[in-house]
Amino acid sequence: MIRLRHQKVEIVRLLSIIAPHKKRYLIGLLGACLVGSLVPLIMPMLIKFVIDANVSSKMESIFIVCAIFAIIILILGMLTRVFQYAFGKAVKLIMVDLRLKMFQKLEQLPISYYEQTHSGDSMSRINNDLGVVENAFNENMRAILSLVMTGIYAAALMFYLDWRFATALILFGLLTAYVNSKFITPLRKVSNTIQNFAGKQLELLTEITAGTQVSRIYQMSNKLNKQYEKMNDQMAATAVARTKKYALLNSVNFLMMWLNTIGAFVFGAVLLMKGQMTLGTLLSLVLLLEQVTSLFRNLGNYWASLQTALAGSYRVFEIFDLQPEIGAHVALQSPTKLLTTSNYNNATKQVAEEKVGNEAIEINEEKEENEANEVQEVAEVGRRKPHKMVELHNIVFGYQMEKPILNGLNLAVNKGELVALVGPSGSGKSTILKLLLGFYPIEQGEIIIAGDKLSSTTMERLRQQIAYVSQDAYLFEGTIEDNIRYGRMSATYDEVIAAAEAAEAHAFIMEQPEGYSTIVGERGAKLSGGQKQRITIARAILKNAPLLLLDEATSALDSQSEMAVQQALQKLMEGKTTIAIAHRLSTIRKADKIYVIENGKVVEEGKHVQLLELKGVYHRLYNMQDNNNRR
Ligand SMILES: Nc1ncnc2c1ncn2[C@@H]1O[C@H](COP(=O)(O)OP(=O)(O)OP(=O)(O)O)[C@@H](O)[C@H]1O
Repeated sequence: MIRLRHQKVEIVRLLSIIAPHKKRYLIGLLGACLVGSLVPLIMPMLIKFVIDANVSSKMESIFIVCAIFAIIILILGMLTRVFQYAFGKAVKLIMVDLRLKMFQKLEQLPISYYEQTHSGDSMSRINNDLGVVENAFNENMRAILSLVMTGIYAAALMFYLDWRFATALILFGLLTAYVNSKFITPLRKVSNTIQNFAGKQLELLTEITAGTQVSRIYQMSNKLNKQYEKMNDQMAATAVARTKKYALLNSVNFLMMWLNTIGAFVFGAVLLMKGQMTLGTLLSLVLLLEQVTSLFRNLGNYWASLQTALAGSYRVFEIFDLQPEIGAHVALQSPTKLLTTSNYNNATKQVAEEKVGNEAIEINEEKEENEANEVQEVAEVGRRKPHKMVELHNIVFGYQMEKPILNGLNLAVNKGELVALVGPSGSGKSTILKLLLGFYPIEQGEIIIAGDKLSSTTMERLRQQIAYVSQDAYLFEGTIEDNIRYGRMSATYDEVIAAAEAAEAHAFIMEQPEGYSTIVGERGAKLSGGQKQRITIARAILKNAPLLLLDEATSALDSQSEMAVQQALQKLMEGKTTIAIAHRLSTIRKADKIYVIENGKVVEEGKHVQLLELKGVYHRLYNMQDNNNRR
C-alpha cells in the first residue's frame, strides 16, 4: 500500500518534470506510438487482400491494393521521422533540465550531507538512476504505449475478421499474461538488487581512485581486490540468477506461442474447410495473432522495467527532497535523518516568519532611533558592539542529538585581531570554524559576524565576509589562474598575478611549463603540498574578505615550505580579523588572544604569556610540545 502510494507520488513528480515540454513530448510520443503500432498491421492486411484477390482471380485489384499500401507505407515512413525526432528531442530536453536540477541540488546540499554520504552513492544516483529515469521517459513509455496500441488494433481487426477466433485468442492471451505476471515480482526484486550492487561497486571504485596512494603504500591492493572481486561475483551471480529467470520465462513463452499458433491454425483450418473463412483471412489472423499475444506476453516485462525506473526515480527524488543549506537558523536536526519536504517547508516558513518579524522590529527600531537624541544613538551603537567581528554566545551543538560537541561555548573576536584556537585533539576547534562558515545549524545560542546574526543573514552575505584556508588545500581541475580567480571571478589578470606574488607563489608558478595556464590536475595532483597551499592563499588574498579563518594551514609542510606559506599568510592576514587553529603553539605566540578549548568549552583565554602563567591546560599543551621538539 505504502509502495503504491510512493509510486503514485513518483509518477506525479515525473509528470511535473515533463510539464515544461509536455506538448512536444506528448505529440512525439503519441505520434511515434500511433505510427509504430500501425506498421505491424500492414503485412497481415496486405496478405489478406492480395490472397483473397488472387483466389477470386481479380488481378487488377491486386495492383490497386499494392499501390494503396505503398502510399500508406510512404506516409507512415515520413511521419515516423517527424514524430521520432520530436519525441527524442523532448526526452533530451527533459533530461537536460533534470540533470541540471540534480547538479544544482547537489551544490545546494548542506556540508553534513557530504560528510555523511559516500560520494559513490551520489555518483550512482547521477549516473545509474538518472539513466534509468531517462529510459522510463524514453524506451519504457514508448514500448508500453506501442505495445498496447498495436495489441488493441490487432484485437479489433481480429474481431472484425472473425469474432470466434478473436475470443479464443484473447482467452489464451489472458492465460499467457497470468503466467508472465508470476515472473514480474521476482524479476523486479533481482533488478533492484543489481542496481544497488552497481551503486556499491561505484562507491568502492571511487575509494580506489581517491585513495590510490594510501592503498599502494599500505599494500591494500590485495584486500581491495578481494573486496571488489567479492562484489563483482555477487553482482554477476545476481545477474546470472536474473538471466536464469528470463530464460525460463522465455522458454515458457516460446512453448505457449507455438501452442497458440498451432491451435489457431487447426481452428482456422476447420473454419476454412467448413467454408466459414477465406484463406486470406486465416493467414491474416495468424499474422495478427503475434501482435495480440505479444501484448499479453510483454506487457508484464515492460511494466517491470517501468517499476525499476520508478525505483530509480525514487532515489533521484530522495536527493531533491533533501533540505538545502539554509543557514544556522533551523533548530538542530540529527544529520543522520533525511529531512522531509514538509519539515523543510515548515523550517523555511519559520525563517520567513522570523524575517518578517525581524523586519517589523527593525522598522520600529528605525522609527524610534529617528526620534531619539544623540546620546541614545551612541548608546545603541555601543550595545551593538560594532568593534566586534565575531561573537559566539552560549553555543550548544552536536553532530548527533545525543552527543553535544560544543557545550555553552562563548567567544569574541575584535576587528583586526589575530585570535588562535588551541586545545586537545577532538576538543571542537574545527567544529567552531564549520559553524562560523554556516555549514551546520546550531542547537542553541547565537553567532554574530560583523554585526549580522547568522540566524537572520543569508549564506551568501555571510560567506562574502569570510576567506577560509583549510588544512586540505583543495584545487579544482583547470589552470592555476582559474584556481586563484575563484577567489573573485571578476578579478583582472594583473590582480591574479598580484595575489600570487603576495602569496609567494608567483616564482614557482612561472617555473611551471605553461605558467599561470598550467593545468593543475585532479585535486592539484601535479603540485606539491606547499605550492597548493600558496595557491589557496593567493585565492583568499584575491577575495580580500574582512574575516579570515585558518585551519592548521601549515601542519603538513616541511620547514622550508612552511616558511614560505607563513610569509604568504602574514600578507593575507594584514588588516584582517583572523581566527586560526594551530597545533604548533610556537606559531601563535603573537596572537592577540588565545582561546583554549576543552570538551567543547573555553577553559582558558588570554595572551601566550598570561596563559603560561596560569599553569593550566595551555601550559600543559605547550610543555608537551616543547618537550617533543627538544627530543
Ligand atoms: N562530521 C562529523 N560527524 C560526526 N562527528 C564529527 C564530525 N566532525 C567531527 N566530529 C566529532 O566532533 C568532535 C570534534 O571534532 P573537531 O574536528 O572539531 O575537533 P578538533 O578540535 O578540530 O580536533 P583536531 O585538533 O584533531 O583537528 C570529535 O569528537 C569528532 O569525532
